[in-house]
Amino acid sequence: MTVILKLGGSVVTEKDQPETVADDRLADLATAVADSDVSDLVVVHGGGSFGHPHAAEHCVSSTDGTRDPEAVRDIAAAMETLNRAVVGALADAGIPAVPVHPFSTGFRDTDGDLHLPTDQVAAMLDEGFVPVLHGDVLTTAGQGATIVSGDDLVSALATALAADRVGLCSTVPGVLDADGDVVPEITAFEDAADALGESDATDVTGGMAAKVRALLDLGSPAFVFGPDALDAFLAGDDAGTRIRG
Ligand SMILES: Nc1ncnc2c1ncn2[C@@H]1O[C@H](COP(=O)(O)OP(=O)(O)OP(=O)(O)O)[C@@H](O)[C@H]1O
Ligand SMILES: C=C(C)CCOP(=O)(O)O
Repeated sequence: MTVILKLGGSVVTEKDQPETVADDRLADLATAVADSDVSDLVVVHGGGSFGHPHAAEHCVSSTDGTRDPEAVRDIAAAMETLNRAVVGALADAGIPAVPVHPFSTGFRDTDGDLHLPTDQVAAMLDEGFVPVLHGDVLTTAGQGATIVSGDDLVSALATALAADRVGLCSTVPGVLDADGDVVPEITAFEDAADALGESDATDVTGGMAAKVRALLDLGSPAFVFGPDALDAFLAGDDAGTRIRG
């Protein structure tokens, strides 16, 4: 059973405090992962108060690039720092987590398509490791470097590794409708289009609407849920909103 789990940047960091890891929340999530029976797990985390403010400061987004090497180093370094904290928290819970930095392996081509090698990730899984990737700055043909969101990496990994399940753990308990209730299932973008907005914190990669669009395109069932439902997701149960295109 191959599972791709994204820990949202809003969950693993305090999104309104610059470069602050949400240590207690992260420790609870790590415990839930350690207690689960998932055999092949890939973790991806978002940028939160590490990647997004640096990207915004340098005016870099998924579509706006930079040719300034200092900007690239700055964003990459912030994400490496957060990745070290996430890998460290998982390791403290006894999980064989290892870091994978997308900037060093992937790129976008002139059409904006993501190229992310995954053979090394599959080899890590075969050897019993839990690879931990993260949204990052990424070399982009014709533009210097742009931002790749953790959500984009989740889609690429889910396809390449033929994942059985995909989970996005965010601060919200699922995709919410206009009344604030969790939408149990989305099979077409129109199911939730009216309620889908942008993120409420600095987020250069698009918030909930972009997540739903990407998850609808996957071949695997995907779930958007809050931290309280991580155990249920990892146990193979429905959690939050189920998205299947
Ligand atoms: N209909 C909706 N249902 C749920 N959340 C929504 C909706 N519309 C907008 N949002 C916003 O989307 C946010 C989740 O997206 P966000 O990109 O911040 O999550 P994340 O993956 O945790 O963070 P990051 O992008 O840093 O990894 C919620 O905090 C909420 O503010
Ligand atoms: C801003 C950076 C560097 C990463 C963005 O990843 P996301 O939080 O998953 O959108």
